[in-house]
Amino acid sequence: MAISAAIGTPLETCLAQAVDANPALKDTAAVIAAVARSAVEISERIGRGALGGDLAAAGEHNSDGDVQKALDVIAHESVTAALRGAPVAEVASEEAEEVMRLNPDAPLAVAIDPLDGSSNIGVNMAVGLIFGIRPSIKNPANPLASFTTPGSTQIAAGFVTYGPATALILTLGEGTQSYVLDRAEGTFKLTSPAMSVPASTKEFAINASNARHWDAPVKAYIEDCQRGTEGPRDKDYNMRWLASLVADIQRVLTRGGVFLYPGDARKNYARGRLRLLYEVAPVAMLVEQAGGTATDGQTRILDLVATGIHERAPLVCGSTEEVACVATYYAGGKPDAGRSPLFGQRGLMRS
Ligand SMILES: O=P(O)(O)OC[C@H]1O[C@](O)(COP(=O)(O)O)[C@@H](O)[C@@H]1O
Ligand SMILES: [Mg+2]
Ligand SMILES: [Mg+2]
Repeated sequence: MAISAAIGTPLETCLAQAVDANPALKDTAAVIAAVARSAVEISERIGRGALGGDLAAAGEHNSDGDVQKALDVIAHESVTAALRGAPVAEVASEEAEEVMRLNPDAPLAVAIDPLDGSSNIGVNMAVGLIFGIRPSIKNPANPLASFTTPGSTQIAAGFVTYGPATALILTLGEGTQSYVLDRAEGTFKLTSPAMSVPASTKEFAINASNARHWDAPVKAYIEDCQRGTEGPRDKDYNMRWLASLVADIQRVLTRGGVFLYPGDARKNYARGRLRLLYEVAPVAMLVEQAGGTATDGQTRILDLVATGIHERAPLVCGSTEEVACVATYYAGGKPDAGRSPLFGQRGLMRS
């Protein structure tokens, strides 16, 4: 959907325009409209903060071992209820152990993180919702069939950021658009028809408290960023970490940057923290459609195939030149930016 609508056009109008241009998107548009309706409801709930009850109240553990907070469950129930009324056969949700079967004959399957950034619930920080839409593969013997295809089979992907504004970032495979919720009307309206990630950056996002657990390439890359103009990168970097994937990625999509959640040496973190189906693959599609790059350090995310719905994958994404630079560290080298780290003026041979 290359959007030609004016800024301020309602989401419904933009979706109708996309369906006019490509009638095959009719069901996908219906799913997005359903997700958006749930997002409006959850946005209102979050906006009331503690006046709406203790949204951070701890409950059960989910399938990944995280303690579910009240809002995780509320968001899961809201979005799955909305999807029941949409042409969706299967849902893979962070908050459900197994694939949920909704409307068996429907053409689409949806992977969903109903509430992203759960550690920010209850402290008035940004959280969100992430989704990826794929064709449903009818295989009664294998409920995973629709989700065990490469991320490149996603028809559409998006996320909602419940931040100072509630934003919807969306791709239907032709560019990435942003919308903002007009709270007075309860409608998302177009704010950017073509988000574009700058190719270069001076900003990285990583949870630096894990530094001692990182593998050698990540350590070397971040250390070189921190050395700034004194090191081989020859530029001073800034760091941001919001602990909310949607908010960190919205920033990267808006002004560039590189986001890293690599694998590390902690127990169960060999493949990082983020889940391939409902976090990493949708984000990768959005970033690529905005002109950025998304890898697991070396391999393109959208070529990866999940074998289970809660499987994790490392994520390195954002500004293309910076993601390529990280890959050179993974390949055992360092970038040659005119000041070779080994032989340049500020290189290792000098230090
Ligand atoms: O607490 P950490 O290790 O920094 O991890 C933060 C990351 O975990 C997440 O909160 C995982 O998502 P959930 O909250 O949906 O489990 C991401 O939004 C965020 O980028
Ligand atoms: Mg998440
Ligand atoms: Mg979540």
